[in-house]
Amino acid sequence: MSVHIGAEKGSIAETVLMPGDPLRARFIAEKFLENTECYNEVRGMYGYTGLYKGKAVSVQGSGMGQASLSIYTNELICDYGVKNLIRVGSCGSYHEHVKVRDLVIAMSASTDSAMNRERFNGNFYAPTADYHLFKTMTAQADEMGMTYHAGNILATDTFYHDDPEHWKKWADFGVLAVEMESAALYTLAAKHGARALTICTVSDNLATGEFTSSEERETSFTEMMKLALETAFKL
Ligand SMILES: O=P(O)(O)O[C@H]1O[C@H](CO)[C@@H](O)[C@H]1O
Ligand SMILES: O=c1cc[nH]c(=O)[nH]1
Repeated sequence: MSVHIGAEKGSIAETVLMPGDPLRARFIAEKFLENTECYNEVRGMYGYTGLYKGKAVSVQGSGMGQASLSIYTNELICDYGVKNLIRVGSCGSYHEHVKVRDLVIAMSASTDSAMNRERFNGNFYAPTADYHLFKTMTAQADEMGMTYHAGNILATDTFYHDDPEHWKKWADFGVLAVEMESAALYTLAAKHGARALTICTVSDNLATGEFTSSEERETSFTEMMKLALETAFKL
């Protein structure tokens, strides 16, 4: 047991898929894994371990935002020895050509959070995806004939910004899309010698106003789920 995960030692696999939404975690476990066991229900933040093509993989909800994800990431790595963390999230696109349902693989994660400013005494750390995971996932996507966007995303602390135009500055500097966890994920993985990568499905587009329903975000982003699982299988 750790503070927020009620699992026995050894019951979480070396590779963990991490959606923000715990119900997306349940969906992935039920749809894609065999011999599945739920190892965590603490706070409703479901965690499961099962077999994907015979290989053990876990799926753990992270909750929304860097504060929540940081708790689970710390405990997964430090208390359960997790080595590979693949966030399977949703994101808001900043560009017309990055369309709803497209895949975005985050090479790096900018942030408006004070978390790393405080951690690095006012200096600017560059949270970066693990290259081995990135290479494995993009090669797998090519093999499966899937297209994707790869680049910088924004991990924001604020879903509802006061200024409705705030996102345009990030878009002007090439940021592809916004979500709320990856800067913390990449920073903590680097600190603890683990590997991390984020893949997101575009759930809404700030440039066009298009969006998906909460049910679609929970259950329909299966292309991303399959790609993340195939990547986990290859590790
Ligand atoms: O769908 P998930 O994985 O939760 O990701 C995105 O959705 C949430 C906001 O609606 C934030 O957690 C953001 O990062
Ligand atoms: O954080 C997020 C996730 C999806 N869409 C957004 O606009 N923001």
